[in-house]
Amino acid sequence: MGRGLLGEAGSRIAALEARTAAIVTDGHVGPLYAEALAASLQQHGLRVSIITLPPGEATKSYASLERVCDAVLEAKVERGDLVVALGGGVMGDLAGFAAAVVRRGVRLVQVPTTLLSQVDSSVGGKTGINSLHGKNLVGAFHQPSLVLADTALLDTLPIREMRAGYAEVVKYGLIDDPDFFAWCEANWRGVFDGGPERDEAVAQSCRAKAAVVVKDEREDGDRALLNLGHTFGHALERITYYDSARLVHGEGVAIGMCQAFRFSVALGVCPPADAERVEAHLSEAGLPTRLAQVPGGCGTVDELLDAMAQDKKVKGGALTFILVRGIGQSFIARDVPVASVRAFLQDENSTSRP
Ligand SMILES: O=C(O)C(=O)C[C@@H](O)[C@H](O)[C@H](O)COP(=O)(O)O
Repeated sequence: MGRGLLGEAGSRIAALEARTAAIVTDGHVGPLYAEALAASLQQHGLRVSIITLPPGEATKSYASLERVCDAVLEAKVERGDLVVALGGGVMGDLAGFAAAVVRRGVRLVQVPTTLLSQVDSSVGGKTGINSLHGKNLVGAFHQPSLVLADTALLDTLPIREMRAGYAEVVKYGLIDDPDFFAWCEANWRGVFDGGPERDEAVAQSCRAKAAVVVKDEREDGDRALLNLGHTFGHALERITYYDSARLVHGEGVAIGMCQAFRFSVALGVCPPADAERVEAHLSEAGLPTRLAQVPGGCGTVDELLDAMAQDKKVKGGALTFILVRGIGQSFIARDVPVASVRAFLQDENSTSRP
């Protein structure tokens, strides 16, 4: 990672010694960077094709997967060759999943262009698409051969995308690093404004994520902690039909993390002051923290519970949540009674309404 790395993409990707690369990008990012990336790969002797899809979460679909797989095969990408995901989390997850299944696995390069994809989704090897039944329910673990994060690309990122990615940065502090959370409280403006704090936030986030994934790649144990806020957040994304105009992933995670804190308070395991501090910081950074802030509403308690029942952490039909004893003290709570989640959501629904 670093500023200006995209200029070195040709030589760094060529070092992987492939002959063909299929760049998978979207209609926002492609026009800005795909031609230049293709040209630099061609200068290093690679044959290159570009596949462009519509931007937005709705593109993480079976239909898009089919399009990408066929285009990658059409480009004659062989097992030693490369799929290059150029874009945010949607492109990374979709192209990564195509790379995992085409010819039962071709190599993958992630070139993340959003804060969220640089600090989270490009690292760790989770790939996949959404189903009507829920978020990321069809996918594979497929580690990238290279992740190339050019932090200068974030200079032109829309503010909403910056905020959404920032939710995942804050998450690392909330999971197990209270000092990093305090650092975020003190330095978040520098992260948004493109000061040296931004590169520090990206680097620290990747270090924190790598430290977890290296010990538990397949989420048999502590990797689930990286899911803090995601049981609630993914349910909201499903209920809003993956419509990015209403809710983007990071916004769902911001609301979800606040809910995880408030739920922990309701269960009597977390001091209320910690939940208030988290909510105050995310609000200050411009993120939503309450169900009432979801444009167009967030569905009924039953709809939310129904969506949560499809969560990948469900075991033997029982819900698993990532809860907290305080800031930086997350833990995996298995067999959480549905009745307690229902009571919490009913309370949230009534207290969230303006
Ligand atoms: O990498 C992980 O593990 C995470 O849980 C990180 C999450 O922030 C990320 O959104 C991930 O894609 C969610 O994974 P899922 O298994 O809940 O779909």
